[in-house]
Amino acid sequence: METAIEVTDLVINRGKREVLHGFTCAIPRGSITGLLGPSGSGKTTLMRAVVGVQVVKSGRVTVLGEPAGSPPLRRKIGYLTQAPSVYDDLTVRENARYFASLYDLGAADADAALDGVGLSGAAHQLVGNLSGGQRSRASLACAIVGRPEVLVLDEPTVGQDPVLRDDLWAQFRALAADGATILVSSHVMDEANRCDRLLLIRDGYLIGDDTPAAIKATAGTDDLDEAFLRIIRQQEKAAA
Ligand SMILES: Nc1ncnc2c1ncn2[C@@H]1O[C@H](COP(=O)(O)OP(=O)(O)OP(=O)(O)O)[C@@H](O)[C@H]1O
Repeated sequence: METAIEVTDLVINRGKREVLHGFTCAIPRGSITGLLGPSGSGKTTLMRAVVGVQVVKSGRVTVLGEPAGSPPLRRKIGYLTQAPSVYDDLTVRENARYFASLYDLGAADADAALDGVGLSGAAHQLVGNLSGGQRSRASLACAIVGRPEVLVLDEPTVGQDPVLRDDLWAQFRALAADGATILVSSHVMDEANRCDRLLLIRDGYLIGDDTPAAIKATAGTDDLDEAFLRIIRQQEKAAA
């Protein structure tokens, strides 16, 4: 399968600490890859490096054959940050139309993105008046409106109810079926099971890279939570 994102020997310091220690992985095009790991393990840092907004100490990140952050990639990557990045003093629709205009797209595309995240009914509301979950969906609509080839989603379903979460995953699956490469971080194992592949990260090291089924089979359990714990214990034993 063709590789969309290639990370090679990536070392990143944040503050005075090294948080990624020679991280290497390859993410296939047109797939949903889940990034799973405890809080502080380096998921956001890796995503920032893929998007090209993170200072890198050494190593290489290549996206669609170009160095991460290079100008040709700007229109090809959508990034949903953990903190919603939408304008509070604009309505939901105005935000979506503004982001659509950056990609030379029009009102119909903005409306389609809002529909995709289940926000058509709140299109006229000011973003500042939305609930946390709605605001995060408004941000997601702005990240997908340009139909990016690579979509980097940092915990996109936090604060969403199970029905909405299901709808959002249907949307991600549709985008991937259209050829988008999606890298998504999550703490929710039910969501991890929906990914084509998983990258398990712990303390800045890659400790697993496979399909959810293969990770569970290797760990000898049907439960992904338990599989993750077993892999961690095996690694600790090996390091001792
Ligand atoms: N701006 C910063 N300055 C210094 N250290 C930072 C900064 N941002 C993150 N870190 C540190 O880098 C490490 C990795 O953080 P990162 O945000 O990548 O983790 P994460 O896996 O995304 O966590 P979470 O699941 O809580 O979002 C953590 O130890 C964190 O404290």
